Amino acid sequence: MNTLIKNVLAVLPNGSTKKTNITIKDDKIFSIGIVPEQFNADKTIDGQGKLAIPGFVNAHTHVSMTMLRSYADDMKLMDWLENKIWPVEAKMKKDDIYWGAMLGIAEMIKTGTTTFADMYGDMDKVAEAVEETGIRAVLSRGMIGAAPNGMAALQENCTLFEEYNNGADGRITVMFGPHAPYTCPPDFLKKVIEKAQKYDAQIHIHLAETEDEVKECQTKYGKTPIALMEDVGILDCGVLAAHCVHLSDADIAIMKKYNVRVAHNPGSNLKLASGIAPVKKLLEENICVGLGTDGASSNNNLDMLEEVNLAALIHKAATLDPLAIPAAEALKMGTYYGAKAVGLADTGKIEPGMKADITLFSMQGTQWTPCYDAVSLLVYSANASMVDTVIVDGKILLDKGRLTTIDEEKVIYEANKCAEKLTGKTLKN
Ligand SMILES: CSC[C@H]1O[C@@H](n2cnc3c(O)ncnc32)[C@H](O)[C@@H]1O
Ligand SMILES: [Zn+2]
Repeated sequence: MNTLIKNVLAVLPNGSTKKTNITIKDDKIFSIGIVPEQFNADKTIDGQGKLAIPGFVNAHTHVSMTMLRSYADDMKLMDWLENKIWPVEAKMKKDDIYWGAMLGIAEMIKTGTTTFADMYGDMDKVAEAVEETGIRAVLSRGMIGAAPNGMAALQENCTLFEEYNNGADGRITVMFGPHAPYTCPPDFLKKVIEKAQKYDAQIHIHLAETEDEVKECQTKYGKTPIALMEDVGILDCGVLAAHCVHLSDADIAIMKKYNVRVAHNPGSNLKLASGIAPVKKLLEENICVGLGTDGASSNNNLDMLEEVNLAALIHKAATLDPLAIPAAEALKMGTYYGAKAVGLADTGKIEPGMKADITLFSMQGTQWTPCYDAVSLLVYSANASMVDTVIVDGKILLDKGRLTTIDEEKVIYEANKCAEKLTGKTLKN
């Protein structure tokens, strides 16, 4: 299938924009600029009045938690997890995971995300949803290490790897997902490392999210979470670390040494009152920082443009520096750096040879006027309801705002049904 996007304003890898044509051959970007003579388009998209960006990469989420959106708000992390989230998650069935994933994926595609990195249970159902919907994903089985469930979860992560790594036409990659240092003791983490090394897989883990986590780790092990992970050997596997809010300079030096990639979740960190990650410092140290939403129960949506906007804004206030994260850098964090963070080298940039994962925003209306700088308008003025087209692996998943692979009404109906059954609550819609 060959697609031509004609006369579109494209955001290029250096952050500049250019009015151009993009051709797509099968799953890859074929050319940018004058349409090659030999190129025959099966489909032409009129790019006039549209902005083409690399699709957003949601570098950390728990997509099936969309089922728990608005279930428990305005709480701190451990209170929220221990008293609200974990008790209800313990009752979740495969159907809840599947319809939660479908609901979340529908939202992500509608808001311009083309790849997400996920950590949860029953990931075979998430993988099924990824296969059906056409999105790209990096999946890990979330593991809480205490016996006996930890070992069963580790076995499930191995099975997930065997059945789905490089699955869905190459759109699924599998990582290992030990939840956090406070739920996975060193002995268990060592077992995870053994398996990750066996499969040559990377690791996705929550690290240094709250001050309490760091204090508790210091008390228990005499080390920060990052230093403990170095000791245990996790950092040798290649790590996608979610949060990294509370870091010492020594932690940052360790992260740099092991090329730890960070998924920064500004919305979730603000809502759970966890703090503000030292992202300016991390970027200055050339540490790769992508953006994530975290789950829709702590955010409360999966809208990556909001995370890009928050990343651009909160670090200015935290450092009193308006250049802490400029608009173009925030957009890169939500796209190219995110792709690198989740271990994908062939997406996140509009460049020939890269995967054709592209989001088109409609630039019509007051919020795009006057247009001195399209990237600035996208980051500071636009919103995700302006997403017009989403392409993943060369296939159109959103066409003029309509989902092509998902029956949205059915997903909403089934998700509501599951949510009522799961929580016993009568829902408001
Ligand atoms: C074991 S599967 C993943 C596990 O993570 C929980 N979770 C969701 N958001 C967060 C967060 O911000 N910090 C730590 N853990 C989180 C989720 O509820 C699942 O139990
Ligand atoms: Zn998380």
